[in-house]
Formats: sequence, C-alpha cells, structure tokens
Amino acid sequence: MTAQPVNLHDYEALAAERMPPGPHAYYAGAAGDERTLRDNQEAFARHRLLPRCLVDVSGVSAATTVLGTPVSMPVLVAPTALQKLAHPDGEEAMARAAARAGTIMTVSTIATTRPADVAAAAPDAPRWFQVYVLKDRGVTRALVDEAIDSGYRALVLTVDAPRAGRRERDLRAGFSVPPGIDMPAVSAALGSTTGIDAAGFFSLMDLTLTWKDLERLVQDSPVPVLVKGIHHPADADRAVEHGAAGVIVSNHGGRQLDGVPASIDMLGPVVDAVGDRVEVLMDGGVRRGTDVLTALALGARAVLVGRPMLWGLVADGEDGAAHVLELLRAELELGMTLLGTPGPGDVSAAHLAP
Ligand SMILES: Cc1cc2nc3c(=O)[nH]c(=O)nc-3n(C[C@H](O)[C@H](O)[C@H](O)COP(=O)(O)O)c2cc1C
Ligand SMILES: CC(C)CC(=O)C(=O)O
Repeated sequence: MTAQPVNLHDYEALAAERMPPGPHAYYAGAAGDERTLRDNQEAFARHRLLPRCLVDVSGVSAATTVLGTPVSMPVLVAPTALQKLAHPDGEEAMARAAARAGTIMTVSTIATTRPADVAAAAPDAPRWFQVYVLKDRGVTRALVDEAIDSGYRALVLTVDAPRAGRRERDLRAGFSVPPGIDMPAVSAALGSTTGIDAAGFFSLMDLTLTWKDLERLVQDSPVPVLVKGIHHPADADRAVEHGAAGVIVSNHGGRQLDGVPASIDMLGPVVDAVGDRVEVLMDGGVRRGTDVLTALALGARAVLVGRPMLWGLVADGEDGAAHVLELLRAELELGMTLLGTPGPGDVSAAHLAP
C-alpha cells in the first residue's frame, strides 16, 4: 500500500487506483447525471454544527442501541452486493470487520456468500439481512429462512429498486460479473450467473411488490422488518402503519432515480412523520464523523455506510474495512467531544446552526 489512508476519501482514491475499471464503475457509479450521488455528500456540507461549551466530555462514548441491539457506535454497514469483486474474502471479511468494530453488518440478497456462511465468519456478531423480493418467491423465502436460522436479527426490505437506475458508468465500462464469482440468490433463480450485469440482476425483481407484501413479510417474520429506500414522509408513515419496526431514509446511494433529494435533506421530514413511533436511520454520502453528527442532530438513530466499506475491503480486506469503521469512530468521538455531547443521545437539533 502507498501511504496509510487517513480518511475515507483516501480509501476512495486508493480503490480507484487498484480496481479494474468494470467493477470500479459498478461500485462508484450512480444513475443518470449522478446529481443525487453528488448531492448526498454536498448536502451534508450545507449544514453547520453548533457546539456547546463547558460540558463534561471526559467520558465521551459513541455506544448506543439500534432496535434494542447494543452497538459501539451509530454507524452500521449498509447492504452492498457482490463483495467478492472487492476482495476474495468478500462478505466474510466484511462480517469480521463489522464484528471487530462492534457494529451491525447488513448482508445483501445479492451477496457472493451464503447467509449462513457470512454468519459463520463472525458467529457472535449482530447481523441484518437485506431482502430483495424476487419474482421467484421461493428463492427469497429460502434465503430469508436461512438468514433467520443463522441468527440474523432483522430484515431490511429494500423498496426503491424494482429496476436498476440508468447507470452509465456500467455501460461505458461494459461491466459484468467476472467468472468464478457466485451469487447464491442469482444461481438459485437463474441456474447460472455467468456474465450477468446490473440489468440482469434486476430482471429477477418482482415488480408487483406493494404495501400488502410488506405487511405479509412482517406477519411471517420472527424478527423486526425495516424498510429501506424511503424518501417521502407519507411513505414512512405508511411503512409504520404496515408494521415496519424502522425506516431507512435512502436513495440507494444515488443509483436509482437520479434527481431525488439528498438523503440527509429528507431525514428531518421523515423523523417528523414517524420519529415518535420507530427508529429512523439514513444512508447516502456519509464520509465523516461530522456527517454522523449532522444525521443524529436531525433525528437519526444511526447511519449506514455503503461505498467506503467497499473501498476499505479493496484496500486491505478485513483490516481495510475495519479501519474505515475505526476512522469513522475516531472522527465521531472527536466530534462529540468538540460539540459538547458525551453520548449520541445528547446530540440534538440545538446542535445545528439555524
Ligand atoms: C456497489 C453497491 C451495491 C449495492 N447493493 C445494494 C443491495 O444489494 N441492496 C441494497 O438494498 N442496497 C444496495 N446498495 C445501496 C446501499 O445499501 C446504500 O444505500 C448506499 O450505498 C449508501 O450510499 P453511500 O454509498 O454513499 O454510503 C448498493 C450500493 C452500492 C454502492
Ligand atoms: C446487484 C444489485 C441488485 C445490487 C444493487 O442494489 C445495486 O447495485 O445498487
């Protein structure tokens, strides 16, 4: 490795140098003109933190709980597909990194490792399973059952991706999954995974999905269900009415409908709508501990981080992904100290400049 990365941007640059163009385009890219991709990060910069002084910050700790599960910080690993494109140890390395950091990994339906094998890689760590409802409901059911049998503590139903957004970097780079990388969900649904691209995965999705299916998933699930991909406060309300235990404000890292608002800009309205009933999480553009503080101040229980975890995996497998989480923790704890907020629960709207 060149110089040791000192922040998440360094990891992004390192991964850009090291990855083959196709997989890099798939990871880094987003939809259309990538307006939402850019806005996710830029919108954080439009907020200003407002510290309070002379607060005892000798015992700052980022530890909190999410849906009752203790975590060492309000930063979770977002579900991202195809982690063996980043490193041969893929999801297993990511699971060990999250376990080392004391936080929750969300495992994608389009993982390159079976849910049970990810669990076996870090048996004692808490984990969530991200659900794409496929046309072949039997495949979805089997994966969810395997996750639950393996001790996953929640399901995350992704609702913003009936089809792939128009991802032009993938088209230019001619991205398709290289041979030798298996995706259990895809091979179960299609028989073969050779040469599949983003459009190929998304052709498996069930486009008939509606609120009724959320209700059914909640009824059938022994663990809580979160809904990921909420933009509109009225949809957040509907999700809670249909039994969601939490909502994740997310635009899929700008990869679906380009031109939608930055996640951080929809967080406040969603918290206003449902924050008194369920925990509200967000993802999209979180690159700094101070971004986490902004999200907490706007009412998030926790944030999830997508691409930077992949950049860490590319750079140095489990150690790289663990270092990304440690950088965020260090920045967050420093930020909490300087903001005058000893715990995540102390960060409030009063810590944002009007
Ligand atoms: C390469 C890649 C693959 C992804 N795969 C999934 C997925 O399988 N399921 C899902 O719900 N979200 C998926 N996402 C979206 C992430 O969960 C998350 O919403 C997004 O990456 C957050 O933005 P960030 O990358 O700026 O942190 C993916 C994102 C990327 C970049
Ligand atoms: C393989 C895809 C279904 C994963 C995904 O959600 C994405 O690429 O954004």
